[in-house]
Amino acid sequence: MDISIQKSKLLNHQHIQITGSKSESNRLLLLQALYPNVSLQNLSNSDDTQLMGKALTSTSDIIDIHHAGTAMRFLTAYFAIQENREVVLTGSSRMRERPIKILVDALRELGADIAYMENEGFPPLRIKGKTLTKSKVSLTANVSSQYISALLLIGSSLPQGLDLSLTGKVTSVPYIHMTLSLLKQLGVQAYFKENRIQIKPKSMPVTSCSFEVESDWSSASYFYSIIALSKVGTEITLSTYKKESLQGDSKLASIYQGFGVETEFKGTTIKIKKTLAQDTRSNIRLDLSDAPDIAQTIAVTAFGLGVACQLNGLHTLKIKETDRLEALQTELQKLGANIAITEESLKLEPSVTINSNVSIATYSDHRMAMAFAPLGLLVPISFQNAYVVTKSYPNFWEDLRSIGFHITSV
Ligand SMILES: O=C(O)C1=C[C@@H](OP(=O)(O)O)[C@@H](O)[C@H](O)C1
Ligand SMILES: C=C(OP(=O)(O)O)C(=O)O
Repeated sequence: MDISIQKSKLLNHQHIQITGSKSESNRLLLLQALYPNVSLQNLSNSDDTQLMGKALTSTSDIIDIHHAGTAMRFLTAYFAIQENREVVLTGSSRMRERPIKILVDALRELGADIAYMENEGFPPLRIKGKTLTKSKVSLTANVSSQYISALLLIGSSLPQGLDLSLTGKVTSVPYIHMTLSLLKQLGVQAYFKENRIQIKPKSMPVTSCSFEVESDWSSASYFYSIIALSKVGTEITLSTYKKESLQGDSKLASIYQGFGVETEFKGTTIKIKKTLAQDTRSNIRLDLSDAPDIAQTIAVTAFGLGVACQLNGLHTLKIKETDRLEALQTELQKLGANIAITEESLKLEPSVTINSNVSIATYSDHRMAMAFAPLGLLVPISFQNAYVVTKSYPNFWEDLRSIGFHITSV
């Protein structure tokens, strides 16, 4: 379904409750399947987390995880160690274009039995679960950290643990630390030094352990953008957040200072407030190799504010829900932007006007819809297949309505 936003005025002093991080949720669901004494609160209500939960409890021999990248990668590792179980793990047409060879090669090196059913290096996979007796493996770390997290999540269930050597510049590092931190909270011994990660086999069962998932920082990014595009003095509160976050995207709080937005923690609520008008001579320069999921939000904020922006470290964007660099370029150009992209970067010249009534294509990518939505404060704008947002944030459009966006289905 398509939707359109009439030029909207934000209501001040609103509050939004955002559900749990999908990254934390999908790791914890897998760990709960391995260690049943784990209990979880504030799980994400995203499609990706629902799919992960269903896949882990399904007894079917065909598991379809649609668009969920983490589920695809984490479940490949999980099913590889489920003895006496054979599954076909498949996904959407885009998922069948998202590479998985690095992970499959590493699992095979550990002894796994995994076969490609269509194209070499891509889902769907036929996985025959077994005990993986080896522990040492080396893998390329500059394509997706999800391959590494997938191995780490099963590491403590391997008879000899895991000894990983990472080659190349490690990308999306905070997601690896998130995985290690959750494992440590379960009592797993894990060490990450230079390019080596070691996980010890878990000898003692997990005694009951409860996790309260922090709300999703990537989802919070859209509200940072909304506040950045609002007038000085506008504020919103979001919950439930932690000062010491496991999510790399929490660096939003410092990044958005560059857009005149301040963050204040009040217990588990954050207040985000526009405190300074944007200096249009400013030039936002960031390396986002640690936080790829907020690249679209930041590019659109800079465009909306008419400031120059140079984003680097975007090499992983091409293999996400869509080629996000191409998609950003096409849609920002429709709005009137002067933008250039390379394989790993994006450069935006300061814009003067924003074209009205543009219909944004969403490319089956939730973040294309959500990143462009804040522009509804500046111009009327519409979105094709707007409900792609359910991949990570099912209540997105309702939440925007509740803070003053005039949204109609078309
Ligand atoms: O481990 C995770 O939960 C994720 C890791 C990142 O992927 P890459 O490591 O492929 O960049 C991120 O983009 C994705 O949304 C979630
Ligand atoms: C890249 C993303 O997800 P995944 O890789 O898990 O599909 C995302 O949510 O932006």
